[in-house]
Amino acid sequence: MSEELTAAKAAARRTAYAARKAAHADPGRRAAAARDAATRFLGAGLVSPGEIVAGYRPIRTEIDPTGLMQALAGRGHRLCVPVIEGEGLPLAFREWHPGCAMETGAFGAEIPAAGDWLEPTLLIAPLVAFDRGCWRLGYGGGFYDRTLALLGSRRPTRAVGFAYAAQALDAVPREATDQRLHAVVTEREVIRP
Ligand SMILES: Nc1nc2c(c(=O)[nH]1)N(C=O)[C@@H](CNc1ccc(C(=O)N[C@@H](CCC(=O)O)C(=O)O)cc1)CN2
Ligand SMILES: Nc1ncnc2c1ncn2[C@@H]1O[C@H](COP(=O)(O)OP(=O)(O)OP(=O)(O)O)[C@@H](O)[C@H]1O
Repeated sequence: MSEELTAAKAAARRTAYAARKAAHADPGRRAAAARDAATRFLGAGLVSPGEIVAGYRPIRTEIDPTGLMQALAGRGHRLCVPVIEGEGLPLAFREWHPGCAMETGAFGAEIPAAGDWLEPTLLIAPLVAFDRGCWRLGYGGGFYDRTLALLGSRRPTRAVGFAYAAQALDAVPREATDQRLHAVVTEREVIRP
């Protein structure tokens, strides 16, 4: 990655990170946003019957997808969450059930203490910033990009961003390996590229 692009991504992360922090600050509004975004997600026809869905356990100021994951479990989906196997590697996914035993994984995200390893076809993706073209910026590990490239080489796989509306940028800086999201869902709207 060029120095210019690295700097542009770092600047975009700083801007969106501050906006996300503000959106997450008030516990009441935080919960309402998570509920509204979950309702939009479920109403948008993004999920195919019976498919395996990857959610995530929120860290820092990420919007909480737990309610959405519980609703999908209630509709008969198997759910899983990402597990880091090492730097530079794709993510693995371990089965998650509402209330299942968890332990602390790399970078502080909770991971299931036990369970099957699954391959999701739909990923609810955490993010730092997104734009209306559905380009995504994460923390910079490249984990979701590598994972989507791998899973997509095996079978059709979609990733849908889950975020506060405040995390939108005009244009997320991008490089060749960046994977475009199928859609981004916020408390305000469902955005498709
Ligand atoms: N909730 C959640 N779980 C997840 C992810 C995620 O983004 N959110 N991941 C998605 O990949 C993986 C964890 N990856 C991560 C990679 C880096 C950092 C991180 O904080 N890195 C730097 C700071 C980078 C920055 O803010 O500019 C650090 O260690 O301080 C956190 C998570 C798997 N699980
Ligand atoms: N398929 C891939 N193969 C090899 N390297 C990759 C691949 N995808 C991304 N990378 C590299 O990973 C690094 C980080 O990528 P990027 O800044 O896009 O991460 P991110 O999307 O913000 O992070 P994350 O997905 O972990 O939240 C970059 O150097 C990028 O070139």
